[in-house]
Formats: sequence, C-alpha cells, structure tokens
Amino acid sequence: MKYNSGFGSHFATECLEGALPVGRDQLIPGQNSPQKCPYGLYAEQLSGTAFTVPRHDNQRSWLYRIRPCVMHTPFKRIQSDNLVRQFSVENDQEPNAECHATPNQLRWSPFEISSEKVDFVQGLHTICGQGSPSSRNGLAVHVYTCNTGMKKKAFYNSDGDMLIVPQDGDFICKTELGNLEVKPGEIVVVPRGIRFAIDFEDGPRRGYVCEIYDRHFEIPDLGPIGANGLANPRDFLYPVAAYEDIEDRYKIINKYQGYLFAAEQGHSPFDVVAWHGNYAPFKYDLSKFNAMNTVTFDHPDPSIFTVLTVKSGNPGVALLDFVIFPPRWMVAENTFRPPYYHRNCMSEFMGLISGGYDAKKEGFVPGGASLHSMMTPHGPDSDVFEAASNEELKPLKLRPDGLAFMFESYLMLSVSKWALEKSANSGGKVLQEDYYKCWQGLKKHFDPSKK
Ligand SMILES: O=C(O)Cc1cc(O)ccc1O
Ligand SMILES: [Fe+2]
Repeated sequence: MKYNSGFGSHFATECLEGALPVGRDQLIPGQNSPQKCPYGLYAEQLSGTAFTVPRHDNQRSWLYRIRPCVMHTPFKRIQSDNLVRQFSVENDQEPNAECHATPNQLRWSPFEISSEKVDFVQGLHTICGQGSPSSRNGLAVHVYTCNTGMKKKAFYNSDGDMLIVPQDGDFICKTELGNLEVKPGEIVVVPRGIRFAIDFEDGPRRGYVCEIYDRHFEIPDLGPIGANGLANPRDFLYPVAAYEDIEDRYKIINKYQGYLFAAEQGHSPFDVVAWHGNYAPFKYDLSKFNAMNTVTFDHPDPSIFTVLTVKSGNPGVALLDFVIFPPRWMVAENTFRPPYYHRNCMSEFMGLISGGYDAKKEGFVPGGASLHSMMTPHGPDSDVFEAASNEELKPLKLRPDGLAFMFESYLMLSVSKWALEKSANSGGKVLQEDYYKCWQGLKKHFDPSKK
C-alpha cells in the first residue's frame, strides 16, 4: 500500500490527474473552492481545529468527492449500552453506562472475543475515563473485541480523536482520505469526524482505544535529546487518496455526545477522489521508535518513552501520554532495573500487545490491562523484586518479543460497571480480584545493623 509520510505535514493527493484545483490551467486557478471543480467533484472542507487557532495549530483538509457528506437520511439513536457517555455522572440511567470511582489497583485478564458476529463499533466497550465529550474535556479508554469487518458501514466520531492500538489481528482502516493497513505493533489515529471502517477477513480481533475529547495528538518535544529520536516525524504514514464509486445502501454510524446514531445513504462514503491539507488519519509502526534510556545508572521515568502526547492546558502536563515499553537493552549499573515502586499524580492505564512486562512475573498478559489510578501505589510484584534485587547486572536485551504500553493522564479515571462486573462475554468477569496479592509476599528486609 502507498502512503504519504511526515507527521503533521500538508499533503496533496489525487487519484485522477488534475482532480485537485491547483492551477494547472487558466480555468481552475490554485484555489480550494472553484466555481466548478475538476471532474464534476464537490469541494468540502473538514476542519479539525477552530478556524481561528494560530497557524501552527491549525488543522483542516479540503476534500474533492463525488457527493458531499451531507447527503444522508436523518440520524436515529441506536443501542450504545457498552459505551460510557459521561464520566462525571456516577449513576447514569443508561444500562451499562454506569461508572465508578475506585482507588484500587485493577488488573484484567484478556478481554474475551465474542463468538457472535460483532464488528469494531459493536465490539467497543468502555473501560474507564473522565470528563465528557459535550464539554470537550477528558478522555475515555475502551477495548474492542470483534470478529467481522464493517461492510457497507462507516463510523465517525464527533466526540474526539481515536487512537487505536491493535493487539490481536490486523485490519484495513478504510477512511474517506484513503486506506491504512494496520497490524499489531502498529497504531492508527483517526481524528474527530473522519468517516472510517475497520475491515478484515472474518476472525478474532482485539485491541485498545483511547478517545480524547479535546485537542489533537502531537509528537512530544525532545528537549536536550536534540533534533532526532523517539518517534521520528517521517515514520508517521498518511493515506493517499483512494475512492470507490459505488451506488448501494450504506449505514453511517456517528458517536455524538456519547450516544450512537445511525443514518443511511445511497452511495459509498469513501468517494473522495482527491484531498489536500493537514487533517488526516495516520499510522505508526512502534518498532520504529528510537528508545532513549540510561547508559549509567537508575531507572528513568517512563515519559522517556512517549510516542504521542495530547496537551492539557498546563505546560508539561498531559491530558494523555501514549507511552510504550519496547524491546531494548538494559545496561544500568548498580541499579534496581525494573520500574520502581511509586505513586503518581497521574493515572496509568496499561495494556500488553505481546510478550511480557518487566514489572510483573505473571498475571499481566497480552490482551489484558491494568489501571493504577491517581496516587494508587504500585510497582514490581514480589517475585520480580526478589529476582531483580539479586540478579547479576550484565547488559541484557529486554523482552525481544515484549511490547507494553501506557495511557497516562492527569485526570482521575472512573471505571465502567462493565469493566468492574461484566467484562467477560461468558457471563463472568475478567477483572482479577486477587491482583493485590501479587504484592503481599514482599518480605521485610530491614535490618538496622546491616547497611
Ligand atoms: O507502573 C508502570 O509499570 C509504568 C511505569 C514504568 C516505568 O518504567 C516507570 C514508572 C512507571 O509508572
Ligand atoms: Fe506506574
């Protein structure tokens, strides 16, 4: 598949030569909205930021399509019981939309994939979050488990951007602006409003989603690291224009103020023949991440592994940091190498894409998750502590097959009733009620007579 590359770039892409009105002749000068567009296309602007934000933050694209998006039947509300609509409300009337505050360490075994036919949108379940889409503040963390592609169906999210982290199974992220092939070990971001479908050959798929209700994803500043390193801009891949000219019934699903709505139209929504601009979906292969870490001693804070960030209003404080723990060399001398014991003024939701994670010997497995909330103590389990306190500190390639990630937020996250009580399709739950026990074996080593 062909891609454009370069984080946040301004792209111009067309399937038919001259479909972009860029002034190739006297009749159609370089403009966005000519009186008549080439090939009889309609021009449509898609704004991802307010018209008036400063130039360096401004995001919009111009789409040249067979029909404008507006041509559909009125939206009607459909079932959205699996999604928490508003986190600030403790006891919502919506079934399954309840969420609760808990300071406990939480860990989930892998989320089960239903045997009934479920597509990406139907298979989305909220785990935790805070804030509300209507007031444009906060975020939600969901898991998706599904087994069938979205055929003749497109989804768009009015509530915010979605970062999708596949864990099991690849898919095509088919969007208005073109297609992205995504597999576990890669991520895809679909910004607010862009119509897309997650399509694949039938079979199990599972992954994680972080939905942000304000702003957009950025690659973090590098400070003293310099001009290169971590996620490099050129490794972010954007679609080239790809259109289909199909007259058939299509369903458009919209997430709006936390509810789902459905409308119909008589043609494919993937009918954009050309587009230009800087508001577009993108993918990134996490194996391209150029990790930085200590070459002397001590365990740096995990912010060193930030792939993407979403700023809050406060300098240096993230609404969301998307952090990974990739395979890497561990060389720290005279150091307890796994993550330290800690309490954080941020919330830490973690998932595991493959392999294992250095703070936990067992229990944290691919397709599962954990949540350590604001000031909730956590760290290595007792087995890891004993082993890491006594291991010989040779250079070690850590977990060549291991890939964990963290959604870290300055918000206090509420947890959905589904995640606390109903998270297994078989009727039980995958929440591990005995998680706290992994720390109960920590021994007292204190001896005032031995330094
Ligand atoms: O809790 C965790 O496992 C995530 C984490 C990893 C790390 O290397 C340092 C701090 C931290 O919160
Ligand atoms: Fe942590």
